[in-house]
Amino acid sequence: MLLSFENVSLTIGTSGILADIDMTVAPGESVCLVGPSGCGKTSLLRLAAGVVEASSGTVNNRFGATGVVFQDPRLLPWHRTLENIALGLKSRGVGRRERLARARALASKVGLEDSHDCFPHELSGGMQQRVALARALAIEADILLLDEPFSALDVGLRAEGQDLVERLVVDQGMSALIVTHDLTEALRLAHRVVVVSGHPGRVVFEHCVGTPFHQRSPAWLYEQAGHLLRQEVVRKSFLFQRTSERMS
Ligand SMILES: Nc1ncnc2c1ncn2[C@@H]1O[C@H](COP(=O)(O)OP(=O)(O)OP(=O)(O)O)[C@@H](O)[C@H]1O
Repeated sequence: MLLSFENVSLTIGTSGILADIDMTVAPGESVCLVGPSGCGKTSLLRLAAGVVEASSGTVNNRFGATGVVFQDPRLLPWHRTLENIALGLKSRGVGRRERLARARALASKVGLEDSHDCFPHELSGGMQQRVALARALAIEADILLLDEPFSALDVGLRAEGQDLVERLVVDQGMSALIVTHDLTEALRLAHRVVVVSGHPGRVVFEHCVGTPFHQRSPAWLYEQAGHLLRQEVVRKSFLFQRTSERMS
């Protein structure tokens, strides 16, 4: 099992969206994609999910089942928590009893054991995102594609969501490809951080995070983010461009 991009380019109409992408996600590996708005991170996930096709090169997703979570949870408002979690199972022919049993187990796993019967509007943003995560896990995903899943949440809920993903990666060896704007989030959740930048977007920097997950304290995260931002290619492509630099 492996997700691989080999010399992949994506052009939509006359716009070059991505160019020369070579990248892999191995079993049990968590890779975070960071980069400025519009550099093609979501497009990379869409290629991995198979919802768009590369214009050239090859995308190979050899994982058995792929779970996808977007920035907004995309729950069905007329379904309760368990039904939303079980959504993908119905189309896979899993019977109702089994669907609900699996949904209950997953609700516990993501800390929603007391919210089985809530409609989405009765849940906080963080809880809704956990339903979306449980729904992605319900299909027995062995890779998760997460597109800024916590960026709309406040700091506390974001930290809870990150804890959950960290546990999936560390304790269960889940593979993940995660898009985030937040370098500290990437350093917290990744074995490898990949920086994408430019138009069309290209991989401009990769960083393997050797420190074990349990040693990644907040102080360490900020220090490492600072360290990465001292690399010119990261700083230029990512965060701290002065207006004068942007205009030139
Ligand atoms: N269907 C489409 N048709 C035309 N252009 C598109 C389409 N989808 C994406 N794009 C363009 O491709 C570029 C990359 O978009 P994408 O959403 O992949 O970037 P991103 O890095 O995820 O951005 P953000 O961080 O803001 O979500 C953008 O310039 C966008 O306008």
